Amino acid sequence: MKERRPLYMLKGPLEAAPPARDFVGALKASYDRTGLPALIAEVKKASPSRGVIRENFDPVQIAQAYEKNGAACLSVLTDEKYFQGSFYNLEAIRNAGVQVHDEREMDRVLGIDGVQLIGINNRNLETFEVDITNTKKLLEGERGQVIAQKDVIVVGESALFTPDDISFVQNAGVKAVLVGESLIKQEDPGKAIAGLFGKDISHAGAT
Ligand SMILES: O=C(O)c1ccccc1NCC(=O)[C@H](O)[C@H](O)COP(=O)(O)O
Repeated sequence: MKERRPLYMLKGPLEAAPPARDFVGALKASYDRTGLPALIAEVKKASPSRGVIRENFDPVQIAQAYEKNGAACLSVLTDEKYFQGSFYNLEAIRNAGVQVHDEREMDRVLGIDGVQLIGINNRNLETFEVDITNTKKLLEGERGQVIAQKDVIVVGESALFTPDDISFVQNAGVKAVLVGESLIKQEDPGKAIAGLFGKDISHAGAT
């Protein structure tokens, strides 16, 4: 069934939804609890670079499993055309961060007062090439110092598949990660999260 509803029909449900939880606060709490980058688990059926990633896609079941297994926050794709997402997959639209891919974008964002959250995308959105060293590159030197001074939470985004990848971006300075493909393509979301971090993070405390 094709799901399509005009935006005005979402007004009621959105107004009735519980207040938005503090996205940045949830990331900080998770990082403090586990000592690992907080997980933003992405609920996406398909993407422009990968096509359909998961045929058997039950967004609610997947989201619940992500939460139960230690995800600090969820990212739910609503775009229909490219990601096969839907507003039905989302109870409420809450919080937004700023995403950057290169030095120019990072410098622009760092000039904005009050920025709390910056996502560094390891995917070039024009060529779809991925390279996780992009995160390290954008956090080196003076940029990293400004980010630390401003107490900005940096999210490493895209192409994270293994505990080594997580360690790499954590050592580069991220306190959260946005992960889609590597989780969504596995049947069991709980095992997928534990495999990504190399351990069960649902009850993990910082060591
Ligand atoms: O994922 C894509 O193919 C894509 C193409 C063009 C614009 C945005 C795209 N993805 C959005 C995202 O930010 C990623 O889904 C997110 O970082 C998770 O990436 P991954 O873990 O590699 O699925």
